[in-house]
Amino acid sequence: RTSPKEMEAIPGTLGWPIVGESLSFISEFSSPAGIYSFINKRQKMYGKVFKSYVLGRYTVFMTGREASKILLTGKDGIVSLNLFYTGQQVLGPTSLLQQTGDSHKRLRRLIAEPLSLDGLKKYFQFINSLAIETLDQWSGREVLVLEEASTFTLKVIGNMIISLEPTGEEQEKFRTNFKIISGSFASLPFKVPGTAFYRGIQARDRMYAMLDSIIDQRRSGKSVKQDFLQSLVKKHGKDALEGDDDDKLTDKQLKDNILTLLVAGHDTTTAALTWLLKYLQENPAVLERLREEHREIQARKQGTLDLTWSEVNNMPYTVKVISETLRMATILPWFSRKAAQDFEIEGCKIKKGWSLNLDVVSIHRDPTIFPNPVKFDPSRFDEPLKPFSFLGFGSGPRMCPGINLAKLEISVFLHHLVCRYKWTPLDTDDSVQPTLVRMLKNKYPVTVEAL
Ligand code: HEM
Repeated sequence: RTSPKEMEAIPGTLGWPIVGESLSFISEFSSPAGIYSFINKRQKMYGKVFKSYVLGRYTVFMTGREASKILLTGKDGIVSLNLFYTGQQVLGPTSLLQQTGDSHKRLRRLIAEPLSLDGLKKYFQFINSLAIETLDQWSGREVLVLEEASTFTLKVIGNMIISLEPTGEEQEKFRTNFKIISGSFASLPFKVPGTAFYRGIQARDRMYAMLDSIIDQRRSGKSVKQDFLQSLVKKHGKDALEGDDDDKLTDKQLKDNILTLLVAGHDTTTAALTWLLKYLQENPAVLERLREEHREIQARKQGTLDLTWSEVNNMPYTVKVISETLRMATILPWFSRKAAQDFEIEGCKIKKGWSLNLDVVSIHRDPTIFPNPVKFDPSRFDEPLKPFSFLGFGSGPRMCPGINLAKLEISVFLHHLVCRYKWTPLDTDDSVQPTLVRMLKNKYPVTVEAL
């Protein structure tokens, strides 16, 4: 395969005709080191910026704090997010992920309030009770942590967005449709019956029909809830009495963005919880110190399971453990962008329209910032880090808007887990699934016992 003319100056190889380097990309993707082994080998040969042809795209890979700053701050709109065709089709054209510039800014502003710490306070009791209930069911059993964490995080977000009850027929339908949608993202882009992409679009349409009926009920006043959808319909729905006219959203925009939050928030939080259990189990000293923090909280209230909002927002060691987990696991191993104009990076000329992948794993394993980077050590976060050296939740205008929700769910779950249970892994294989979000292939099977 030969480069487009302008790409000739960029170091690297494009691999075989048609497939390029996709085969080695996919096979190294699911190895324990993940995409890092693909990238690291090439960085050693070509340097921090190199070209390749993977998954049907000419792509320039880049890494380092300098590249992060340019790509993530997106100064002067030089890049946009680069979703695969299947993702674009399933999430819809008005999804936050497909907006740029002012319309992106505006949508972010509209969802910021319900996802702020204050906005999340009302879901705290639900999350707390669900964590206790979920863990009660783990006790004395073998569980696949990834599956269980997925059920937990989906129930949380379903309740938060549309007040979905954690059990029952509606929850089952929601879960089934969501799983099909999620599975269609990494599929081939053939929209014919029988393919994962086709099933994904159909499941998306069923999910939208469910949302349409809920939106109608909210609008007619037949049902009034205190959830994310209610606050959007009330303030920003097309016939909302409150709010500015410029801030109105069509029903299509509401649905596309509810689905976007579900998709962006589910696998990521599920993966984070699973990696956390794994790293804690492999690092008993960290687990012990974490237990101390949580036992101190419990000791203050004579053994009841109550956890308060102020306690959950005051868990300094837990916050560091979560950050270290996100550094080690690098759940989103690269951030994908498209050049919106010509520009230069690390001496390489980038042309408008090229796909750019920021390699985050190398940033998280930079030994000048994180000495002995393969060690799980939450004390790395004792002092503030240099900008763009930790990108667990990204940075700049596209930084994760779900950060507060993710930290809340994880902290509450961890509190009940470490205070009351211990767990032993049944398989220590570190391989990961070949999906965009890094998740353990074996789903992390463990036995759980009460302490
Ligand atoms: C531990 C859990 C999570 C992790 C590690 C995580 C990580 C990230 C990262 C790294 C980005 C930036 C990607 C980029 O720049 O290309 C991002 C964006 C995003 N996240 Fe999260 N996330 C988590 C949970 C959530 C939750 C719970 C939600 C929703 C409720 C959410 C919604 C989003 C959305 C909508 C974006 C796109 C923002 C935009 O394009 O403006 N995430 N997330």
